[in-house]
Amino acid sequence: MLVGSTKLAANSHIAVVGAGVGGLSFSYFLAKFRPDVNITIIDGSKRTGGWINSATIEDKEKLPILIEKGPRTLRGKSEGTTLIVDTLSSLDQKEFVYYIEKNSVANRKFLVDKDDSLVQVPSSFGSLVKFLRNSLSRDFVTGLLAEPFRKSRMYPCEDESASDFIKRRFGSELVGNNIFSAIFHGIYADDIKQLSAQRTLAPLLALEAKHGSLVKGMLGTSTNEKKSDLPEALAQYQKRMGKDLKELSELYGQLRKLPMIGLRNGLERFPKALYMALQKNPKVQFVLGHPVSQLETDGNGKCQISLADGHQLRELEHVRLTNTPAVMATMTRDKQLAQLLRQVKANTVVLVNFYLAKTDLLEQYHSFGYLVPQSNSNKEQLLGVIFDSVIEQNFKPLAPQHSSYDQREPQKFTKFTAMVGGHYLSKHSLREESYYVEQVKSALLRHLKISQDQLDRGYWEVTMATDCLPQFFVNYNRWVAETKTKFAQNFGPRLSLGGMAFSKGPGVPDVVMDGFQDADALSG
Ligand SMILES: Cc1cc2nc3c(=O)[nH]c(=O)nc-3n(C[C@H](O)[C@H](O)[C@H](O)COP(=O)(O)OP(=O)(O)OC[C@H]3O[C@@H](n4cnc5c(N)ncnc54)[C@H](O)[C@@H]3O)c2cc1C
Ligand SMILES: C=Cc1c2[nH]c(c1C)Cc1[nH]c(c(CCC(=O)O)c1C)Cc1[nH]c(c(C)c1CCC(=O)O)Cc1[nH]c(c(C)c1C=C)C2
Repeated sequence: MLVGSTKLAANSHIAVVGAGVGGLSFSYFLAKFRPDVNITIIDGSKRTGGWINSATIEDKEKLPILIEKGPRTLRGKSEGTTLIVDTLSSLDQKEFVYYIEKNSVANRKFLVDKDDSLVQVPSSFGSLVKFLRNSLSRDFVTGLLAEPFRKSRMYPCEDESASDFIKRRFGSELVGNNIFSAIFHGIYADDIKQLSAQRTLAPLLALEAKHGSLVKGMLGTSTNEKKSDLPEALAQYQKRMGKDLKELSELYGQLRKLPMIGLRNGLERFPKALYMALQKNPKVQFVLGHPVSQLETDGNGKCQISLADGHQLRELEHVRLTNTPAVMATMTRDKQLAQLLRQVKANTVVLVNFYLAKTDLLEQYHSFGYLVPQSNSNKEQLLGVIFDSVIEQNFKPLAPQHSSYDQREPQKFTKFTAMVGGHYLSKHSLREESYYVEQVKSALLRHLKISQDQLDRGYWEVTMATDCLPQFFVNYNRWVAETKTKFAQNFGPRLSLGGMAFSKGPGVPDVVMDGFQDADALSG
């Protein structure tokens, strides 16, 4: 998000704060459009990639095992995913792109009901019947049938919570609590009652505003959709990068039909590919392991950055920030701006990875994983569990593989990632790692009926993803507008804002698309 309109002067020097996928993709595209510009990318951590973190551990037989300590899949239909796959293709890495088919078992998702049984989210007639018989579906069908007849809002410009929106449209709080709260756990790790409807359910709000009802709107739009055109953002990418229109349209057409995209050897391959490409560029410099402590303007209206170790970067024509608002707050001397930025708290997620060789403990529940709705008593504060072994074993390569592609029969193993905490967690109550392992074991004994002995035999690893997801509170969009104005007052057009807090959505594709669009706008 640009805070003012500007075009970078020739041979100017800019700084990018954060070498996560947001900072790297912005830098990658800017370096393409403006080879004259000098870019310094600064990160407080010694590694690049931010929350995208594909780590290798050794199992009990000392074999290397990949575990994801953050995101692992991208939505095929997100426009940014086409950008990511096309970029990997340009960097000669398309052979690492994998996908999950629509009808794959790895595309099934389960929810936990109030009795701790897993119920499949309907994907067939059989699963629909089972779902409708379960208490989780209470008020859903009646709510949906009556939805077209419910009044739309008197003041659609005012925000409300996601929970209130669902309650209004379905006529019952149960639908939000039983179904939608689980989906919100699986994207925002947050409470459906606290999340902004405008920020998190924008397409549904648009349907209500246009058609007066979600059902009427959905029936109306599905028939009018033009399948062949590139969406505006991708058309902009095609033109700006000089891509072949037919090839890019075909790629988008192929990806949008796929529920999930992943990368062989982990999602970190993408930020690593960007990092390697940027490292080869003599106009790009990395400063890693040095957090930014202050950002200000100098006497000439240019920007100046101080690092925690005392070093300074001066005469900066532009600064791109990609951190959470609370981190940005630590960089400014303007008390009002800092106060505004601190209004956005962030959720902490405890990621608990599990690996067990030679045994498939998930046999009965082959799927993407399961989510826990807020209607479940959930004493372990579990948000959901991703079944990594099922996903990996159902991945298919997108492009024809080189002859070296591993054709061996897949081995049996169990790998999953449990995500705990989010809005259930108060920052001051973070416990020792072993506590979370025990919590996950306790939940899995009940939900999946896995025995204590089998759970004890596996390898466990805990990662505290502290303040990893911004809390998109009610009136968040108004907060964004106010923050943009305040930044503009301080820095004029010399600053732009990226990352999860300022892009269209919290997903990797959104952040990457945002990086491309702002790099394009700045380069003129
Ligand atoms: C648990 C979890 C699961 C997720 N799952 C998915 C998924 O399945 N699919 C999906 O699309 N998205 C997923 N996401 C979202 C995805 O991780 C983000 O969209 C993406 O990583 C955001 O990248 P970023 O570069 O904007 O931010 P970050 O990755 O947060 O990068 C910001 C960088 O700034 C650095 N930094 C912080 N403070 C300073 C400072 N003072 N000075 C300098 N540098 C600093 C940090 O070290 C970091 O490297 C998930 C996120 C989480 C937390
Ligand atoms: C249980 C906790 C979490 C799981 N994933 C995330 C959390 C907090 C974070 C996350 N997941 C997704 C995104 C990107 C959203 C986007 O706009 O692209 C983020 C930030 C993707 C996602 N994961 C699930 C859903 C329904 C979505 C949205 C789009 C989609 O792919 O359909 C499901 C899901 N996430 C988690 C689990 C256990 C789970 C389902 C079983 C983990």
